[in-house]
Amino acid sequence: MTTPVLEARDVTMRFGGLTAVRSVDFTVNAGEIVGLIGPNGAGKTTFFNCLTGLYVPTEGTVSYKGTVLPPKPHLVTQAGIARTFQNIRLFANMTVLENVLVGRHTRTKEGLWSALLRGPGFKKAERASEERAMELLEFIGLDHKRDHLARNLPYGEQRKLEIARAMASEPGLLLLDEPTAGMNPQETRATEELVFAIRDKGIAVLLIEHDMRFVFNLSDRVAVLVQGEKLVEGTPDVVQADERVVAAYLGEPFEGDPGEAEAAEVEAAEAAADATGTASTTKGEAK
Ligand SMILES: Nc1ncnc2c1ncn2[C@@H]1O[C@H](COP(=O)(O)OP(=O)(O)OP(=O)(O)O)[C@@H](O)[C@H]1O
Repeated sequence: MTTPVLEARDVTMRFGGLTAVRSVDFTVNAGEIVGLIGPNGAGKTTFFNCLTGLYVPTEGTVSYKGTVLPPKPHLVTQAGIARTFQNIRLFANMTVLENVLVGRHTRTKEGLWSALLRGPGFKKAERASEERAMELLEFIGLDHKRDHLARNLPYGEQRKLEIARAMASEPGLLLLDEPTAGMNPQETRATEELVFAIRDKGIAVLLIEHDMRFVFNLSDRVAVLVQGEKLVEGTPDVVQADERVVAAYLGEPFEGDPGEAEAAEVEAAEAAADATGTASTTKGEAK
C-alpha cells in the first residue's frame, strides 16, 4: 500500500480577482519523485508556496503524513518539509559549512542561553551538528569546500549547497523549485543523479521544472498545472502522450479547457481596464 507523505486537498489561492491555483488535489507518496510542470504563470510556484506555509491558501488544506500543517514556514519545516527556491537564497558571506549549519537549526534542541553560555551541552550539540553537516557536504560533493564563502562557489555548486542546506533540516519531503535553472548539461545530469540519491535516502521529492527531459527522466509521476488547475496527472509516458498537455504548451485551445473560465475573467478584466484607461486619456487630453 502507498503511504501519502503530502496531501493537498482542494487548494485554492486567490490574489484579489486572480485565481492563481484552483481546487488542486495533489499527493506525494513515500519513496516517490513527482514532477510538477506547466507553462509560465500556471501557478506552480504559488502552489509550492501554499504547501510550505509561505502563503495561506484561500481554501483547502495541506497535510504532511496525515497531519494538517499550520500555514507557517518554520512549522512546516519542523514538520518535515524542506524546499529550495527558484532564485538562489544562500547566505553569500557565510561559508559553505555555515550555510548548512543554518539549515540545521530546526533540528537542534539547544536553547539561546545554552548557546550564549556555550556550556558542555551546547558544545556537544554543536559538534554533532557539524558532523551531520559534513556528512551532507560529502553526500553532495562539497566537503572539500567547507570553508569557502558561498558567494565564491560556481553557480552549479551554489544550487547543490542550497539542496544540502534544505536537507539539513532532515526532511521527509524535499521540494525543489527549478533545480536546474541556469545549469549547463553536465550540471543538469549531475543534479539528476543527486535527486535519485536523495530519494534513495528515503526522502520523497517534488520538483517544479521547465526542463522536460530532466523531469520525465526523473519522475515516477508528473502532474500538469494549466492556469491554476491540475489538467493531467500520471506516469511520464501517459503525460507525454496526452494531447491536452501538448496543446497547453503550444497555447492551443482544447475541449474542456479548465482555464476557459479563468481566461474569460482575465479578458473581461483587461477590457474593463482598457475602458478606464481610454476614459482617463481622453480626460487628460481634454485638459
Ligand atoms: N504574490 C502575488 N500577487 C499577485 N499575483 C501573483 C502573486 N504570485 C503569483 N501571482 C500570479 O499568479 C499566477 C501564477 O504565478 P506563478 O508564479 O505561481 O506561476 P508559475 O507556474 O510558477 O510560473 P513560472 O513557470 O513562470 O515560474 C501568475 O499570474 C502570477 O502573476
